Amino acid sequence: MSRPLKPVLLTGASGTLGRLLAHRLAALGWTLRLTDIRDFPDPLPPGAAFERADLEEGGAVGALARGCGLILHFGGISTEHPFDTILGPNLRGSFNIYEAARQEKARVVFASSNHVFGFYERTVKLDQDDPMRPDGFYGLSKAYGEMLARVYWEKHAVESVLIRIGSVLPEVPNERILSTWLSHDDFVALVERCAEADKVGCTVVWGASDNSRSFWNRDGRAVIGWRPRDSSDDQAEKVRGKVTDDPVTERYQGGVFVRADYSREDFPPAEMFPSPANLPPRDLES
Ligand SMILES: NC(=O)c1ccc[n+]([C@@H]2O[C@H](COP(=O)([O-])OP(=O)(O)OC[C@H]3O[C@@H](n4cnc5c(N)ncnc54)[C@H](O)[C@@H]3O)[C@@H](O)[C@H]2O)c1
Ligand SMILES: O=C(O)[C@H]1O[C@@H](O)[C@H](O)[C@@H](O)[C@@H]1O
Repeated sequence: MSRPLKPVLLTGASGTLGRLLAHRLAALGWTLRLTDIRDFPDPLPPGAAFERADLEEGGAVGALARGCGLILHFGGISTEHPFDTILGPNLRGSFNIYEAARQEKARVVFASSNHVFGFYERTVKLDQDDPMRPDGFYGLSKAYGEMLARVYWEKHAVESVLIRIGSVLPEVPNERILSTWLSHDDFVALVERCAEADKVGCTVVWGASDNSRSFWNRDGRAVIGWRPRDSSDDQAEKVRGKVTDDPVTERYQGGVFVRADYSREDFPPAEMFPSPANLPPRDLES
C-alpha cells in the first residue's frame, strides 16, 4: 500500500474516529496534521503534528490545510443537537474545509452519516441516489455537507469521497447495529482506499461492513476499489433481544436519533412522502 505523498489533514482528531485514524494511519507511515478544538488525548503518534483550532475559523482551517493533498474531515458535532449547536461546527466548518480544499486542490473524505437517511424504515434497502430523509438537525447538516461536496466538485473540481458511516464500533451492541456496523479494520481500509484511488470525482460509499442485515445496497465503492471483509452476522446471537421498548426508535433506520424531539402522534402514511416512487407513472408521450 502506498502512502500519500503530501501531508494529510485530519479534523476531529481528538474524537473517537479521529484517534483511531491518527494511530492506525501513522502506523502505516502517513504524515498527519491533526486538529481538533480539544487537545489530543494520547501521546502523538510518530510523524504527526497536532494543532488546536476551531473549524468555524476559516483562516485557521486554511492555514492548517496549506500543503496538504488530502483532508479527512471528521470534526464537528457528531450526534443530534439543537440547530444552533450544529450550525457553526458542521455547516460553516464544512464550508471552511471545502474552501481550503479548493485552495490546495486537495481531495476531501467527508464523514457523512446514516442519519441523512434515518427516516427510512428498517425494512427498506437503499441505493446511493435515493432521496435523503434526514432524521434531525445533525442528519440535515450531513446532507448539507454532501451537497457542498457536489457543488465544489462540479464548480471547482474538488474531489470527495462521501462516506455515509453507519456505526464504527469494536463490537455490535444491539440489534439495530447488526445493520449499520462498520468494523475498525474495514473503516481504516476504506479511508486508505479513498487516499490511494486514482480519480474519485464525487463518490458516495455506504460505510458498513458486509452485514447481511444491511439497510444499504448500491454505491460507488468500485470507483475506489474497496470491499469490506468483516460482517456483523456472527454477532447476531449475542445481541438478540437487545432492543428498546420505543416503537419510533425501533421503526426507523436512524434509531434513537429519530426519537430526539419527535412530536408526531401518528406514523405518516408512506404515500405522503414526496418520493419519485410515489408519483404516478410518467406519460412518455407528452
Ligand atoms: N462514530 C460513528 O460511528 C459515526 C457514524 C456516522 C458518522 N460519523 C461522523 O464521523 C465523524 C467522527 O465521529 P466520532 O464518533 O469520532 O465523533 P466525536 O464526537 O468523537 O468526534 C468529533 C470531534 O470533533 C471535534 N469538534 C467539534 N466541534 C469542533 C469545532 N468547532 N472545531 C474543531 N473540532 C470540533 C470534537 O472535539 C470531537 O473531538 C463525525 O463527523 C461524525 O458525525 C461517525
Ligand atoms: O447511528 C449510529 O450508530 C451512529 O451515527 C453516527 O452518525 C453518530 O456520529 C454516532 O454517534 C452514532 O453512533
